[in-house]
Amino acid sequence: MTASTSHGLTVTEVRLTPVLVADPPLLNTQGVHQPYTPRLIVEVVTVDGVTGLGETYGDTKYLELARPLADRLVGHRADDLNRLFAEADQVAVDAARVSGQVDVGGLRGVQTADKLRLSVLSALEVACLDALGKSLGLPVHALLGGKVRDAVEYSAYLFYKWAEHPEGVPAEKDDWGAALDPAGVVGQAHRFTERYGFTSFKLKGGVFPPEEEIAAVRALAAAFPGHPLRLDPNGAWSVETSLKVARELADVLEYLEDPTLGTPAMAEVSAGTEVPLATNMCVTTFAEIKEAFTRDAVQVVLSDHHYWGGLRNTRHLAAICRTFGVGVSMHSNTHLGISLAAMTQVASTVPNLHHACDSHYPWQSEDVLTERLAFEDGTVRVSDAPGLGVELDRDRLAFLHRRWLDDDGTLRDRDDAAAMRVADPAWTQPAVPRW
Ligand SMILES: O=C([O-])C(=O)C[C@H](O)[C@@H](O)C(=O)[O-]
Ligand SMILES: [Mg+2]
Repeated sequence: MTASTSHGLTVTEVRLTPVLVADPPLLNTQGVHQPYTPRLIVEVVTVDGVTGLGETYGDTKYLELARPLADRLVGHRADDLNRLFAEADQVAVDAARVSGQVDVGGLRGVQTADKLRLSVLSALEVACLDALGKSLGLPVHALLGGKVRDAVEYSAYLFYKWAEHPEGVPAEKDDWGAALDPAGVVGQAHRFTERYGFTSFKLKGGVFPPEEEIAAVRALAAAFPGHPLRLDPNGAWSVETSLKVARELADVLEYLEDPTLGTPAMAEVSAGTEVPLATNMCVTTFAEIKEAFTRDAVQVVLSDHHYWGGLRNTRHLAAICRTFGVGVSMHSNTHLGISLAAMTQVASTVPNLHHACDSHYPWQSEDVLTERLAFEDGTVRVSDAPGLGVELDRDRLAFLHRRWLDDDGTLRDRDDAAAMRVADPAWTQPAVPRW
């Protein structure tokens, strides 16, 4: 396709800057978070000199696709997004990246060529919408049809956690302390409410045997009576174990997230419990929706603009969920403020988003913005400033990029099992179901 005639919105350059950002030792069923995690910062520059910002995963397999996809945008207008998405499948994905693979790094389901591309396109889309909004003097939510709420609610994302990364590993310190038992989890939840005012809580499970995690959720229910609670073991349990946990926590769970792996197993659990099942593992692509919805395997889908392919696709997903009477919530992997701003903008436009969204942002002490986004009473205010309403701090970007350049490659790809092996050399990626 030929480039569009030059116009103020024509994209002259796309800057791609991988960074490594500090991450605390958060535990999940695969292992533990690395001390630094990769993200990719995208800047789309137009003829008029406007710069739009986007952010996505920074692992090598995304970086490989980012340049060829970005090159397809250069010379076209920032509002030429449907063409960009339509042409994206002409960008080849290395078969070794996808053949028969499940994405273990981010615990977000199947890995397909399309999903890899969408995970990069999403950042280009967000950056284009930011640029477009800044050019027109409109917030991104206005470009999506307008907000239906002025603040977006987030949940406290609780993790089992070590006090610090293993001895001898270069890392930033954090002030959250350890959380390795019910008292530790409740203490962490109190710190979340004190610092950010969150009123709903999600515990990342699949770390300890289910009885211990049931006890932690019970302790949360006692400490925060009536507050929405979720437990997410990322598919670590068998159908039988999932049903047992659902029975024991039925009176306190808002939903149980990915108790077991795959749509058939989720459907079996769903048939045996009244507790709603949520997922960011068995429904992560449009192709997976039909089977899951017709089998009533899930009652809530966690959207995520990164891998669903942007803010417009998030709205498509929400519309499909609405059609089938399935609820919508929002997933997050480790992310910075550009993504939180994008998540908040799109969430503000989705009428059927009735659950507090997930966000890792409170765990991130570092950012690339001049001003961090703030949580107040567990919500982020929806910005009405042009674009995403955030500004890049070039010195911080350069600093975090320098860390990426200086890394020998060990941390450039998220690998929670490898990070765990530093503390426990015998650790191997656990077979599922673990329990
Ligand atoms: O809801 C989820 O499944 C996640 O947030 C996946 C993440 O990878 C989480 O488990 C993490 O950061 O360890
Ligand atoms: Mg999940």
